[in-house]
Amino acid sequence: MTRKAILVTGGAGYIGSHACKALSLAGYLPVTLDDLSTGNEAFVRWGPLVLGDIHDVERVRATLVEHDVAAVMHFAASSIVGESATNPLLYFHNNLGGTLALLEGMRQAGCDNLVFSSTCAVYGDAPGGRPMSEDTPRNPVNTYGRAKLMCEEVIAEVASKQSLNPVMLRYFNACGADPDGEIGEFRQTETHLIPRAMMAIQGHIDDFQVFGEDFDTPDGTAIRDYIHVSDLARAHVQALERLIGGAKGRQAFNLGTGDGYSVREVLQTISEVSGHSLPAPAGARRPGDPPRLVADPHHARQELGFAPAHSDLQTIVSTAWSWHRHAHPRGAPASCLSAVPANDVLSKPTASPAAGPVLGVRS
Ligand SMILES: NC(=O)c1ccc[n+]([C@@H]2O[C@H](COP(=O)([O-])OP(=O)(O)OC[C@H]3O[C@@H](n4cnc5c(N)ncnc54)[C@H](O)[C@@H]3O)[C@@H](O)[C@H]2O)c1
Ligand SMILES: O=c1ccn([C@@H]2O[C@H](COP(=O)(O)OP(=O)(O)O[C@H]3O[C@H](CO)[C@H](O)[C@H](O)[C@H]3O)[C@@H](O)[C@H]2O)c(=O)[nH]1
Repeated sequence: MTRKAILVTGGAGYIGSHACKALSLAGYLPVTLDDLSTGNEAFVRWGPLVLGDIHDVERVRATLVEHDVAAVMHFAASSIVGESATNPLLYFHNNLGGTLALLEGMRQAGCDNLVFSSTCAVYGDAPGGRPMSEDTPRNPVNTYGRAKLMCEEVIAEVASKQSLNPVMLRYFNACGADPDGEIGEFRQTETHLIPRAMMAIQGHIDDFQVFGEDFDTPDGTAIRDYIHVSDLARAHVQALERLIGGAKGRQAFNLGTGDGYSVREVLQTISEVSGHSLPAPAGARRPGDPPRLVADPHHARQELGFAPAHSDLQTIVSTAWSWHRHAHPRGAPASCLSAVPANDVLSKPTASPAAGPVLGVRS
């Protein structure tokens, strides 16, 4: 039987590639559209790669038609909060402009189903540090969050007037790596806590710091809700199936665990799992970092059936550490991926219906 094709923009990136694997395991054919600006060709293992930019409306339209695509998962974006402060135009251009072009390509192709990558950054600071529900006021404090909020608003407006069925998934802190060790987190410019701490342990960076120990939190460091990337990926499939099944109702869901961990708690777990001590001097706060961001995830649980299976801190750190140990974070992933064994901490091979992945097929 022919598998339903799903267009995955940004499928060569960290979260997009895990979503491609989850789609393949669920019986879909993920078709990646990616310009490889921050992604890795070697991560495109479960379906074809269409090398291109989401701003290219004709490329989007033709890809949707050629593959008879049933829905789009839209991950392609620029997503470094600090960079959005120094280069706001890039964020409006790539994230908002790119989404407008994608929507136009979808309209021309008659493809109506959209799963959109949003972020907890649309909320800004949590009022009183309470868990954030989907109804928490959206007051982004950085350009990245503002551009994502604008995308959400455009998508909702178009959906109210034209044929578009969207679901917006607001992730909290994506982390961890594929438990089978096939893919993981690799960016040329890395800003995230867990990969940077591991790069510091491995000696690849020498400027690791804890950004602020004077927050109003129990140990003074900032608290985040860490959600395993494979749980996020699975939630995308659940959201997609809800869309394809024609469900109406809520358009936005938080994807987090509801539990918060401080930077120091995360670093402690990294030391325990890796067996390495980690010099982590306290530095200044990073501009725009709120003290505490934790999800109220109950709508996703109730309406999507979202049930994180890998998002306890130990599993997050174990899978990430296994990936980092085997795929040198400063090496070329294409050349080292073949050497990455199944995760030796959580050895749990999966049978994928995509046995014999199509590697780096370009159209
Ligand atoms: N990483 C997180 O913690 C997090 C949290 C919340 C939301 N998000 C969102 O999730 C999505 C994926 O993030 P990620 O961490 O996997 O980032 P990533 O940089 O690893 O992946 C982004 C992918 O999009 C591609 N891309 C970027 N611009 C493109 C364009 N114009 N045309 C085609 N391809 C393009 C890149 O090459 C890359 O493969 C983003 O939309 C991001 O805003 C991420
Ligand atoms: O070298 C580092 C890196 C990070 N941190 C701290 O660790 C925590 C987590 O930082 P990350 O950079 O890993 O994640 P953020 O919470 O800043 O960012 C996440 O939330 C953002 C919204 O606020 C965006 O959605 C972004 O894509 C997503 O990764 C923060 O308190 C940060 O200050 C450090 O102390 N040292």
